[in-house]
Amino acid sequence: MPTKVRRRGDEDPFETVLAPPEGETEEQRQVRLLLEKEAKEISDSIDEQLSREKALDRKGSRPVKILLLGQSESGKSTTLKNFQLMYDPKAFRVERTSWRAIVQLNVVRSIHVILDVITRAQNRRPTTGENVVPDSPVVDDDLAALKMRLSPLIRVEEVLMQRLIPIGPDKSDAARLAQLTNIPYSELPRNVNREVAVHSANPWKDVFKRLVGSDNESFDSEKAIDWEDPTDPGVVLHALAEDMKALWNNRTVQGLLERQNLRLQEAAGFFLDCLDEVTSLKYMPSDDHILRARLKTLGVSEHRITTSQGGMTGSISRDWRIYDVGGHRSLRAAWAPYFDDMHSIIFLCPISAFDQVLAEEPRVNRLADSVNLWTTIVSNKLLSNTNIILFLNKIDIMKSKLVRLLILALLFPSALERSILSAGP
Ligand SMILES: Nc1nc2c(ncn2[C@@H]2O[C@H](COP(=O)(O)OP(=O)(O)OP(=O)(O)O)[C@@H](O)[C@H]2O)c(=O)[nH]1
Ligand SMILES: [Mg+2]
Repeated sequence: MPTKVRRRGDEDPFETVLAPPEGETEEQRQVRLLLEKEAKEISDSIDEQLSREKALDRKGSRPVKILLLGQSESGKSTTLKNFQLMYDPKAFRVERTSWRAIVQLNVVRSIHVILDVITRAQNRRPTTGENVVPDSPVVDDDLAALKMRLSPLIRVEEVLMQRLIPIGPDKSDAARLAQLTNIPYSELPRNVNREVAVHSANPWKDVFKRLVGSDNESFDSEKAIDWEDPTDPGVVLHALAEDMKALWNNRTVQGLLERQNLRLQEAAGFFLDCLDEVTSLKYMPSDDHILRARLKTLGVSEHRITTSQGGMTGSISRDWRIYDVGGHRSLRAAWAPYFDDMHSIIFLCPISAFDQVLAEEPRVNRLADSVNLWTTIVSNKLLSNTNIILFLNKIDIMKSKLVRLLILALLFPSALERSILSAGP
């Protein structure tokens, strides 16, 4: 059998490198083995870390799904906006022009609530021979004139609604909502026509985004609006700013609102405390204004957010799908199809609503409705393996209500009882 001849260049390079040095003593050998053992331990721990990160990465490729639940005005869409602001601020800010229109609509709606209160007070004016309610604030000629001067706001609202939901010849909001929700006009709940709402299938943000252009990176709010456009609702709002301020600060108006227990300051989409800012000619909403803007949700919408976390192999990204739904009673049936596919549910309960009733069902206390809804959700078998997180929301409003009630309790104990009883069963 021929003997294998080792030629130069045939050596295993690893064998050569790892071979013990020639003439190694026993003591040197022990030290070498110890160092090799330590090196192997370090290498193994790096391997483990890498495989852990790879596993995480694999998990990350499966999006984490979160469903936001809770009654209407519990703060679901606001929580979503907060997530977007934290994890996708660029996309959040590109939508600024769209939210400008919503803030303007919110302002107009608040003014309309006041004008309606004045109209009701005017219609209640006693005829000859009737007794005047002694402490009822009287709408004088100046206030009536102020109301007249603010009438162009109806047109502003129409223009904004038309831009937001450019459909149909029927101008009533309720009819628009009916078309958007597939709920027959006659079956639309009471008060629904008082709120701005856009169906999630309606690409309303794109209407305003078109003005911005497609380059999200270089979003410039100055260029996003045609400031010279005389039909821009901001022009009329600016012209009527002083009258709106005078209306809001009018003592008769404040008296009328108080008598009807209408606390606009605590209502969604309240901007009458910063009229100077929102009616300025070049108004663009701040992050805080976007969070405060109120737009009722119809339908279910999916929002994608990607977060990234630093690791040894570079950053690990994770996709999140957040589902926002409408919380109005007539829209809750649309939630169930999403139940079996969610990792987590965030349930929002506005604890400040203890003294309010549902807009769609005035006999039902809002907090009682939230508790019932929570009980139904946590006892649903489809959700037995889903993480359910309870967010007690609107704590700031709760605090100011408690302070007000405390003062009321100290000064007029019987008035406090009346105030709580008026919130229904
Ligand atoms: N003061 C205060 N206002 C809040 C808070 N959370 C939400 N809001 C306001 O409450 C209003 C209603 O919130 P949304 O997020 O639109 O409520 P929603 O649950 O999405 O309501 P639907 O779409 O009708 O189901 C908005 O004007 C928010 O700015 C909060 O913690 N404090
Ligand atoms: Mg919503």
